[in-house]
Amino acid sequence: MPQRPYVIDEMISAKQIAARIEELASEIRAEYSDTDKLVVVGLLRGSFVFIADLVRELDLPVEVDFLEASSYGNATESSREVRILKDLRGEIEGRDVLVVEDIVDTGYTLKHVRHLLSGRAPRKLKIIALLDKPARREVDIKADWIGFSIPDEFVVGYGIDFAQRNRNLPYIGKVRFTE
Ligand SMILES: O=P(O)(O)OC[C@H]1O[C@H](OP(=O)(O)OP(=O)(O)O)[C@H](O)[C@@H]1O
Ligand code: HPA
Ligand SMILES: [Mg+2]
Repeated sequence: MPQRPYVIDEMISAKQIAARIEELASEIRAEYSDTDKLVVVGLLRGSFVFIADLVRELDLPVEVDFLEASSYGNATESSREVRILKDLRGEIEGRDVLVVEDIVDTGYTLKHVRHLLSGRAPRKLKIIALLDKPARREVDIKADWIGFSIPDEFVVGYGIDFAQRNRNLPYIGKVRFTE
């Protein structure tokens, strides 16, 4: 199916994102100050930009791992079926883990991932999400840290896609269909 035409309106600038990440990093540093090596788990693909910026602000010994989860396909609606396409490389039993997500929308992805990872008995499991869209939540899940709470708009940029495009925008923008 051909893509409906759309434009992207800036919602959160690159500068605002960078400033918020500095604040979040200092809170996370305090939370994990007694940890000898934190495992930071990025959820692919959407979190790849956020995790890269966040870990460079953390100034803590970290191990970086990735889990790939997918539920949207090319649509702006969740399929509500979360597929795990790539598992972690390392073990997390007894470890301090921070899951890094780009956006919490219906909540299905994070709920599924939290259930999966908590079943592996980490010592501590916390979640940070850059964006939260509370108006769309369908299942009960809360991140421990949120960058920005946003209105019910489909967003792209800073790692986040629409049908695999626009991940490389340096800011967060909202999709506005023109037809
Ligand atoms: O709260 P939810 O409704 O589950 O939506 C949030 C998830 O949807 C997107 O991932 P997507 O499935 O599009 O895969 P991607 O990260 O590879 O883009 C986004 O990156 C989150 O992981
Ligand atoms: O607003 C969004 N944009 C892109 N992908 C998404 N996945 C969940 N919500 C969104
Ligand atoms: Mg994702």
